[in-house]
Amino acid sequence: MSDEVKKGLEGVLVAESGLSHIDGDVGRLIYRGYAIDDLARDASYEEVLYLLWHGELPTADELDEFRAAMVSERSVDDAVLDTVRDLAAADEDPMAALRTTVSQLSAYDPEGSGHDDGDHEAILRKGRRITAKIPTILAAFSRIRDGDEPIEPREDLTHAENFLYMLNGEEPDDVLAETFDMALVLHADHGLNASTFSAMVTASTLADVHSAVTSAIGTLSGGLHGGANQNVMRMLEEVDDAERDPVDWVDHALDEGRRVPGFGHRVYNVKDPRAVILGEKSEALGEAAGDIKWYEMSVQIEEYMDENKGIAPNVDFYSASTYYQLGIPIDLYTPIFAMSRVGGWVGHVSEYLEDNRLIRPRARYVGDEDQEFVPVDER
Ligand SMILES: CC(=O)SCCNC(=O)CCNC(=O)[C@H](O)C(C)(C)COP(=O)(O)OP(=O)(O)OC[C@H]1O[C@@H](n2cnc3c(N)ncnc32)[C@H](O)[C@@H]1OP(=O)(O)O
Ligand SMILES: O=C([O-])CC(=O)C(=O)O
Repeated sequence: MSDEVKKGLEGVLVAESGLSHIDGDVGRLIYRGYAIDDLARDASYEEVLYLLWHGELPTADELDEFRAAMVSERSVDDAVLDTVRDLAAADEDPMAALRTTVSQLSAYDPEGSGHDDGDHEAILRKGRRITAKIPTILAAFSRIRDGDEPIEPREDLTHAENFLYMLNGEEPDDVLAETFDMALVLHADHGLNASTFSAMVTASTLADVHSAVTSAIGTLSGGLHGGANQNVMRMLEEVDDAERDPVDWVDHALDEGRRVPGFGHRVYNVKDPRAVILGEKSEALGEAAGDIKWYEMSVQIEEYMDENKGIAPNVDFYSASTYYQLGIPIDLYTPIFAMSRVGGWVGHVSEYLEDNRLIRPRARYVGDEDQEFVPVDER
């Protein structure tokens, strides 16, 4: 057994997976062999979920059936909505509110909270219910804290459209719906990122899917992972409010040893292909609105980071200005990431449990040895 410490598990292979693959040197991402650009352009989030969970793209009939099953599971129990009300009243952070309520969902799941023991179909059914309900929880939370009543999910709208409808109280126009659906597709899976890995660690003990997804939501919330998308927008707003040159702001942050949110990646050595697509969206939204300042500021920062640090943007960099221009509240950006990535979490959990082995690495012990115990009243 090697005693070399791989900090952050960098480069360590812990599983085989057929879900997604990243070629970090050329900036290529595929889900089950399909290029992310093709999926972003042509596939709906529901199709991508089906692809990730069932291994192949659905036929039209399979997609209809899958959609119908998801739609029928959108509503949440009143007790969950009561929790959402309590958390909104307590001014809870939306990502923390999502973590708490997803955990609570198990109490009302028809298959209960028990251990899933690697039952592939049961895992996918539970995962599908969680995925169907997350938009309902998030939209309700956002409305209640704004003093509005939650809106019941609609059955005739897609996953993306229905979320936007429940959030804003009106059906989204085509640009809003299509851009949002595309963002869901782009965020659905990404190899063994930290949140997916935490879901797998939890599931590898044969804990249930709700526990795995709850672990993953907590893991995604941090600023080094999904939480970066909110930090990007706060940075852009701060620069704008202070009427500062974005390059000065970044230069100053780097001088102080701070990290610039939305840049750098453990696997990509070049620009994240999702950032390429989202950057184009951000620009298009700005052009349509007649104001491309958020995009322009972002490009200035990107160029500076490239020239001075050789570090490229990740997915969180341009999702920020894209969501902002879609009118989404900043603190919902990371929960929206979770709303999409739950597809990857559930897919990886169900895949890993087909040939489960408890995930349990080791640390090299560097503490004291042979200490003599002294009773508390003699210390
Ligand atoms: C969806 C996602 O999770 S994408 C990632 C979202 N997170 C962010 O955007 C937060 C900012 N980025 C980062 O903190 C990092 O790039 C991470 C956490 C994403 C990856 O970290 P690691 O793979 O551990 O890279 P590591 O921390 O070793 O960085 C390598 C070098 O690049 C520098 N670096 C990496 N990212 C940044 C950044 N955003 N700003 C400034 N410098 C950076 C580090 O300081 C380090 O430099 P050094 O070797 O001179 O010390
Ligand atoms: O892969 C990673 O480490 C982080 C990331 O980009 C993602 O989870 O989408």
